Amino acid sequence: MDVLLEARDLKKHFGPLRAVDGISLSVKKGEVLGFLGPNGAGKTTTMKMLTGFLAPSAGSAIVCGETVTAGNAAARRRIGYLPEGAPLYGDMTPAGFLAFIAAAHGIEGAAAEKAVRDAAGAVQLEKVMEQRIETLSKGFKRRVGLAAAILHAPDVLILDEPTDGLDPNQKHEVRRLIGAMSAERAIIISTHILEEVEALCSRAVIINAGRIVADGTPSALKARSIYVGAVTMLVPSADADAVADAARALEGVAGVETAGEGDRTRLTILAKPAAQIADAVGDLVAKHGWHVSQFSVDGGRLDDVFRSVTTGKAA
Ligand SMILES: Nc1ncnc2c1ncn2[C@@H]1O[C@H](COP(=O)(O)OP(=O)(O)OP(=O)(O)O)[C@@H](O)[C@H]1O
Repeated sequence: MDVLLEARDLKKHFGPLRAVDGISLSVKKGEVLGFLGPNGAGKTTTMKMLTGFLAPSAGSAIVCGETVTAGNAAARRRIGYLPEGAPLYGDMTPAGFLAFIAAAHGIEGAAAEKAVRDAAGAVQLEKVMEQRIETLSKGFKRRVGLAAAILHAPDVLILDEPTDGLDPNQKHEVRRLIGAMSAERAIIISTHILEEVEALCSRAVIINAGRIVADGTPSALKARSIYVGAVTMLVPSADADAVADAARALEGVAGVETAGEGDRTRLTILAKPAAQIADAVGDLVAKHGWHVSQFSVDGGRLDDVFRSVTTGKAA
């Protein structure tokens, strides 16, 4: 696969603050990279450097072989950027705004009309093209921002919290649009929503204090969770202590967490690294005849991995 976007040891210092402190990554065509990190980790600052809106203190961003700088129009033409919050010109209509964006990219005449039509069609904006942007719902405002980002058919899309503030239906729709746009592009999205990463991203990079602390596919990251291979089940609360004690005695069990749910208790039986405990737990339940429901084996949890790599604490 072709690498379309590369960050090479990017750094940005604001006075003494090392907001971005040596980020290197590459994104290939067809990849959707989730860019995660706690508030203030340096996500937006990194994205602004990748798009040429902010000059790095050191390092460089390369798009389709071109070094990104404010003055390198060839590089910036290859990039579409949806800034955080997507500030738009509220008193313009989507039609007027997108025509303005086309002109800013030097696209004119019939080509501009086609570019606006195609971008609006891709995000299904047709019905609101003549309505003032400030009167649109958040979801439609975000679509206007996305249409503006893709209008010049960029190879690389950089989307800063594209679903922030949207309702669940709009989130679903925007994720679908991003997924549909991903085949021919390299996409980076920053997000605080971990389910979004699982639903949309082929890879995730977690940053903390300006540095990369984890990089892998969502399933590889989840495999680092203390919950990977854990068995979760509901048992009658009267049996919970007996089940927990028996489970703790099994080989391969690292510990048991309990949480009351009415007259039943949810037990999470944690596995030691690489241990397979589901069969042994199942045998134990059968042997004692406990009434167990919702028996499942955990694939690992991103929130727990996020917490441990960004705070150093396990869940
Ligand atoms: N222009 C600036 N001047 C000084 N400090 C800045 C500037 N821009 C960002 N920072 C600081 O750099 C750090 C990284 O900010 P950034 O916005 O990149 O974080 P983020 O990961 O995008 O956070 P969030 O999840 O809250 O959006 C923060 O401490 C922020 O206050």
